[in-house]
Amino acid sequence: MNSTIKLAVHGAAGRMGQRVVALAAAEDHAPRQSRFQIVAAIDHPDHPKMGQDAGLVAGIGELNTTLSATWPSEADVVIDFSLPEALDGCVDACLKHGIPLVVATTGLSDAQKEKLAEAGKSLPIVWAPSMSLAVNLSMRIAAQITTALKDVAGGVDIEILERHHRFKADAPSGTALKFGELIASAMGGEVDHIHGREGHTGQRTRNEIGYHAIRVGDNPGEHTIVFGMLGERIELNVAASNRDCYASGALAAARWLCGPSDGTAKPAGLYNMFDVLGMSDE
Ligand SMILES: NC(=O)C1=CN([C@@H]2O[C@H](COP(=O)(O)OP(=O)(O)OC[C@H]3O[C@@H](n4cnc5c(N)ncnc54)[C@H](OP(=O)(O)O)[C@@H]3O)[C@@H](O)[C@H]2O)C=CC1
Ligand SMILES: O=C(O)C1=N[C@H](C(=O)O)C[C@H](O)C1
Repeated sequence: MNSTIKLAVHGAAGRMGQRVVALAAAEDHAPRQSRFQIVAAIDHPDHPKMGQDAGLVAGIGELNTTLSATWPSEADVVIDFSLPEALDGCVDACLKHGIPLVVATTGLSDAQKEKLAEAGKSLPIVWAPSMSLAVNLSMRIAAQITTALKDVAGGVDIEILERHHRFKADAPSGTALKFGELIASAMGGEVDHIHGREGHTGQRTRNEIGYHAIRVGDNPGEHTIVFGMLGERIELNVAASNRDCYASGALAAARWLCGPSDGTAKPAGLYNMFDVLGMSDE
């Protein structure tokens, strides 16, 4: 019986890494479930907080795990909230040590997506641009609305607006791109993905999805899908109040990969949050 999950956090000094550390360490997080033990808090070697206690960095009490650039040989699962340029090293370390992985980092290149698909042949990996329950539910709803409206008389224009904090490095958000992918699949046929508009663009076509990335203050993440028809519209809005929805979703994914305390860990495969939340198509 494995009642403790040995967790390594990659990007542990970052905004998200700190919340994962804090929630994983919280005594009352997910009672009656396996507890997390943070065995490694990993960041890059030049991070100014290198060597400090990861709990103190996260604003909670001392954890006796220091921020380090070294990979542990023993961990049950890794949660990654880092940068695209840091992800390849993380995947390689997980492959080397055979550690299941939750990938939350966004802004990945096509080559990195292929690398994840390849790694998923030998490791169980959950990869999702949003670990939030509300966002994943909204993705399902957005696809359903698209299916219902795609042949409506007069047509429907679908645009995706996302708002994030001023520190965000990638645009549009990974979540906006995933919304677009699911909506395009529900629209069917050839779909053009249009990122912002400027100048004499001509009239909007029927088969495009527009994306608009807004960067303001400390917004922890908000997505609005506009379904505009002639005479009425629907706006599906999903907004985080703070980062804990993502951190707790990543911990749920880690727990799901490790199995229900009876040794039945997930087999190798590239999974997503729909799988974790029991909302997959299959
Ligand atoms: N899937 C989801 O639900 C969510 C995904 N995200 C994504 O997670 C990622 C992180 O977001 P956020 O926490 O806000 O970003 P931060 O920049 O705050 O955190 C990233 C951390 O990774 C560190 N880092 C940089 N290079 C390396 C390296 N080579 N090895 C290890 N660590 C490194 C950074 O250090 P330094 O500061 O010195 O660069 C920083 O501490 C982003 O891609 C974001 O889009 C965010 C929220 C939710
Ligand atoms: O950088 C962030 O903060 C977030 N990034 C993710 C994304 O790009 O979709 C998820 C969330 O919206 C917060």
